[in-house]
Amino acid sequence: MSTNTVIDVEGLDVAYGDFHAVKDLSFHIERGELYALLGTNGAGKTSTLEVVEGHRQATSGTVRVLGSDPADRSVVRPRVGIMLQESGFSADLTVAESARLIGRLSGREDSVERVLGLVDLGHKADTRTGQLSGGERRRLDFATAVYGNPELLFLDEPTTGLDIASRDSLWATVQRLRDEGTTVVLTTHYLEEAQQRADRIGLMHRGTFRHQGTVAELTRSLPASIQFSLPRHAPAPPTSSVPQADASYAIETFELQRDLKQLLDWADTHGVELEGLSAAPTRLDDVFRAIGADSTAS
Ligand SMILES: Nc1ncnc2c1ncn2[C@@H]1O[C@H](COP(=O)(O)OP(=O)(O)OP(=O)(O)O)[C@@H](O)[C@H]1O
Repeated sequence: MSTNTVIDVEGLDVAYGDFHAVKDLSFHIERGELYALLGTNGAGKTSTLEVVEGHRQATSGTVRVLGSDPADRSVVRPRVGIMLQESGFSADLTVAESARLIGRLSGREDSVERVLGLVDLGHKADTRTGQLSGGERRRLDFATAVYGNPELLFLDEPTTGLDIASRDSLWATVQRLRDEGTTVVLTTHYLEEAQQRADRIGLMHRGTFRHQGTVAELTRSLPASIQFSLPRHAPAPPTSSVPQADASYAIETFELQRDLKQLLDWADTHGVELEGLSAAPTRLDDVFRAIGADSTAS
């Protein structure tokens, strides 16, 4: 383990009775990284994170967080901010009281005004949390997680229920923390967010990793796709084109630039206008779909 390793998981197993939800999982996360733990429903992400966050004991394997056992809360908690999927605010407390209480539990110092300002809830400081909207509660969750600028931040589905402006503002705050060296662990079902933000992705299915690496490494395993339609009476398109059910054509390729140029050259030579032309690199959605298809086949 390098001195920059913030999370080190080796051979993790989490079992519920006879059922092994997480099987021999190993990964490490380095200081300053944004690591996205993604997966199909029931893949074992929550079970894994619960152990890493110190909320659950591993059935077997070793887990070190910031060099310590995560169950040792008094050591780890002051350095870690956690935004869980479900907020646990007491409905009777105001927004400011909740932020102060949860913030102080972390053991870090900060100003309630500052963190509420980060999530644009300053004007709701005296509102009871029971009267907040779903999105406002998520923003308060985030504010309590970043209270006192933790070194390590867990974000579990952080943008669910947030409008666009709130999402942008949340990511801007995460980016500022990252600029200061904070390590971020993200789980989300919004794959495009992970694709845009993550340095590395661990993609789980049925308790193990199906893929682990950078977005580019993950998507490299599947072809990109060129789509187009032809006007009536056009000549037959290049042989790599596959007719689709909707009368358009698709070219699947690992050489997107080369094949796109060939298609455009072909259209130029024949004086054909390609309709609805699109060329898209492989997206994480496609990697997920491939896993689904793979497991129905197996
Ligand atoms: N307390 C429990 N007792 C028994 N089985 C459980 C328990 N918690 C989770 N499981 C099972 O373990 C597996 C992994 O669950 P987990 O919540 O870790 O998955 P996940 O990847 O977070 O899923 P999702 O994306 O659906 O939230 C699932 O099959 C789930 O049914």
